[in-house]
Amino acid sequence: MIETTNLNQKYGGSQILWDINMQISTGSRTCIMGRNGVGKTTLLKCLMGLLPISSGDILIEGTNVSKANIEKRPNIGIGYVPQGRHIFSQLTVEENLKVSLNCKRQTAKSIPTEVFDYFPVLKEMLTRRGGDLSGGQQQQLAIARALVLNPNTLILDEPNEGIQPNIVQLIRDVLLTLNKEKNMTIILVEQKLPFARAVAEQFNLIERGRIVSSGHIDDLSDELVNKYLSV
Ligand SMILES: Nc1ncnc2c1ncn2[C@@H]1O[C@H](COP(=O)(O)OP(=O)(O)OP(=O)(O)O)[C@@H](O)[C@H]1O
Repeated sequence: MIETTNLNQKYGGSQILWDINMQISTGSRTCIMGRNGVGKTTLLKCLMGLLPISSGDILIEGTNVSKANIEKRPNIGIGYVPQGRHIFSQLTVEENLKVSLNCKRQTAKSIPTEVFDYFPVLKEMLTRRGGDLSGGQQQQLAIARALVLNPNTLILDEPNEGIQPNIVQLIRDVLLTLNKEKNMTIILVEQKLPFARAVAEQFNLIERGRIVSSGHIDDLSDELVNKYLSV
């Protein structure tokens, strides 16, 4: 279980997140939704320890990690796929994947072959530089790099931004498989409704830094969509 209680965050004097209370059960699939600039990425960065919070708590499996920094997160089993992918463009695909092998939690000495079962194209491109891959290939690499950590929770920030439809489908299928076969918790920031509905079972809707609605994805009504998601 990942739980936030009254989480507040500020950039300097400007408050971005207000009293975020969220409970994400182990093995669930949750989508965090909202228009541009409402604070979705900021919330993920707080969960990852990339940003300090100004008050409140973050509990992961009962342990308060509010003050634990980013280096601790992989060790407690969280993999992160950031917005914009953040591939090391000068490193090869293989080197990008091997970066995750240095993590303490990791017991494997080599890249687990299953990441190539999920994303076969990466095997063909092992010696290519990250910067030479297409956007869709880079996104597969970003997810695979997080999977090399052997996480029990995968956090993804808009994984489909600028990605062609067949890769979007592949990512959807991989996320559903990881959740089903490994009971991996999936936390997804997503603006595209069909993808959110296909992957998530729970949603949290954010507006101006506050959770304004949450529940089962089937309860994400047209009224909520029109009020908080339509541009
Ligand atoms: N480093 C920063 N310093 C100051 N303000 C910031 C910083 N990063 C983000 N913000 C502001 O915080 C607010 C929330 O941004 P955030 O990126 O979390 O939103 P978002 O919902 O993820 O948006 P998007 O869908 O566009 O990625 C925005 O008003 C943004 O301008």
